[in-house]
Amino acid sequence: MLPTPFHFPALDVPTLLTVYQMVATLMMLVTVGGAWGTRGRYGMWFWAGAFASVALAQLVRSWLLAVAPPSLLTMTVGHIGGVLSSVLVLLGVRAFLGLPLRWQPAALFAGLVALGSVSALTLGQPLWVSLSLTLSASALLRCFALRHIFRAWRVQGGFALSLMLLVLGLSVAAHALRALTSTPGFAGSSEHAVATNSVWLLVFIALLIAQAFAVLLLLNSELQRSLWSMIEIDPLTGLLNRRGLKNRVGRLRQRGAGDKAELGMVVAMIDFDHFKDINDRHGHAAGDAVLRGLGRLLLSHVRPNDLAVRMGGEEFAVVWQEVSAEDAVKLAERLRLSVADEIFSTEAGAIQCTVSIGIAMPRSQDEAVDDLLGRADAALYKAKREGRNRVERAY
Ligand SMILES: Nc1nc2c(ncn2[C@@H]2O[C@H](COP(=O)(O)OP(=O)(O)OP(=O)(O)O)[C@@H](O)[C@H]2O)c(=O)[nH]1
Repeated sequence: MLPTPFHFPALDVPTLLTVYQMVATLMMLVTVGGAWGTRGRYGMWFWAGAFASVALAQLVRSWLLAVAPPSLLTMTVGHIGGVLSSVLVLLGVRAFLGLPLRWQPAALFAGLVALGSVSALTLGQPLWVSLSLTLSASALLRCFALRHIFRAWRVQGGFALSLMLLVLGLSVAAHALRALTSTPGFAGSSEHAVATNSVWLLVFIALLIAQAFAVLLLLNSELQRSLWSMIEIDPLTGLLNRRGLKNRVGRLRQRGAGDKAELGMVVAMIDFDHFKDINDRHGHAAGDAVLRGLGRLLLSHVRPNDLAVRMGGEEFAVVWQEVSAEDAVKLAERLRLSVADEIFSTEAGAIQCTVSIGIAMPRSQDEAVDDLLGRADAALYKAKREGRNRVERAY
């Protein structure tokens, strides 16, 4: 027999299981509240389901014990509820991270584990075999969830993801260690087994609370992120707005990407020529359709790291990154020609129009974004003065 560190009388297991059930119910309600408020986004329903399956399994277990002597079902229902909970945690993480759900393999795996757990008891194996099996399966499922969160954490960082990473890490370890310490080699006498098990129940209760807390923090940070993107997006075209442009360029600088990228950053200010005439002749709705059309066209002219922006009214901008001054002039010319060739279809009929473009490159790494935009704007107005439908470059 290996020595066990738990040399104290067993805590009352039925009471602990009741507390476990109550905490799981409370955490389920908290998480459902969050899911309701966010209309079920970010996998909240799965996470609420993870708490619900623990609460429900314990509820069924205590109800069965109240009405009949311990049976196979009574013994396995809690274990199987635990595996189901781990499946739902994994699906919640996948939904939160926007990964394809692919629930079938996880559900099949959990089904086979449940079958194995019931079969073990039916074949007369002791309870610890069934418990260790379901706990190991839970540890494995949570390992997958941990891996997904770890990848997201490496890209995004942040306190909420760090906490979720920690909670999942601890919960993988707790499931695996509980499985190990349930074996007779570790547990030794049945008295020790009960004492160890009751300590694990306390750990699991603490983990449930920490998990709900991490879930709510994740949700909060995600809501903040989507609020920011709403503030940064122009509703008519779906492009970034002026604030979005400034924030993105600012973030690029903070990340130090400026050293390489910013010296090759080019801002192009783009303004429709005589847009007032389009509105006057075809109506405001047709004008809006043209603005949306230009938005789509700009997106087709930028790479994933570049920015396409509606600065306001009929003024747009593009930020190309890592291009030379000569290439920037060619890109702007190509853009001007594609707008001139484009036939914008609107409810008032097909409309053709032209744009004037002013481009500017940063004079130095320290040049303020506003100054850079101001010089591009000055070049744009030069293009307007010189006759429109042309590209001018700021020096
Ligand atoms: N349909 C539509 N029109 C807009 C929107 N925002 C601004 N405009 C119109 O864009 C026009 C801009 O007019 P001006 O600033 O005189 O410029 P312009 O007619 O394009 O002339 P130049 O820039 O000098 O070539 C105005 O008629 C605005 O009402 C919008 O969101 N939708």
